[in-house]
Amino acid sequence: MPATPEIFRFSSSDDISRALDHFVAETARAAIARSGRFTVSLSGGSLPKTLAKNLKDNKSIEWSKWHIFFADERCVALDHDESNYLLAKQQLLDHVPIPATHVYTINQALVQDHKAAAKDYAAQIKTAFGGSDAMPSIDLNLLGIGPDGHCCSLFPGHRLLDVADVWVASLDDSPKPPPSRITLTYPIINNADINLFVVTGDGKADAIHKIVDQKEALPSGRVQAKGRLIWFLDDGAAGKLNASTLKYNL
Ligand SMILES: O=C1O[C@H](COP(=O)(O)O)[C@@H](O)[C@H](O)[C@H]1O
Repeated sequence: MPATPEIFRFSSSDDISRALDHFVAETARAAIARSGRFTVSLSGGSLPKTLAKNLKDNKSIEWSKWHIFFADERCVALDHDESNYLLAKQQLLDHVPIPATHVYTINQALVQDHKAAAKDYAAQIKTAFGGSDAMPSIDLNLLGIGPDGHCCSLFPGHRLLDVADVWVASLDDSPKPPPSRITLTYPIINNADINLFVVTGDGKADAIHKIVDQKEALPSGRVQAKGRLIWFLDDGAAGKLNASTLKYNL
């Protein structure tokens, strides 16, 4: 049974940051109590800043038990200004004591070869989940959405939307620069315990309306979850939603 989407509206991006702090800290605490660690994938774009605003100062978190993956990554050097890792580093990783060995980055030796980089990243995930071929279940994917409805590097109409045989795929024709990227695919995204979309700004309102009210099969609308599928929207992003769709606060 697909998870019923839970949609929460907040009056500002600051309110989302506060709610994210509580939600992510509690999700991490529960995962650590259950399995001794917390696995989380991060998107790039606007997400790392919104996420880190309050979370980076949260003293209750056992950062040493966190394992960080990237929901998608650009095939660039880790210090390139288009790197999703660099964003996460600047906003969060530089401020909290997560062991470097728990941060799974794109292999720097392979950024010129997107296919090899995707294979390598899938192998890194496999190793991090004990080496089994069984589909990993990431505790929490933190997902953003583009104005066109893309999430991770899964773009409308792109062939990667149908990839079912690998956990990580690559592309060299991303409609949004840079063109060369790797991305988690639906089988692993949808096997997460929780998928949480974090969406701010009225530039996303049309996409949210199409996905949530009109059930258009845009890439973000195809995300499911084993446990919970959650949307955190600010007033701008929720601006075109039917009023009956919304819940307030957690
Ligand atoms: O290219 C990307 O875009 C999406 C959305 O970014 P945003 O700046 O509109 O929030 C992001 O989620 C993804 O990780 C990134 O590679």
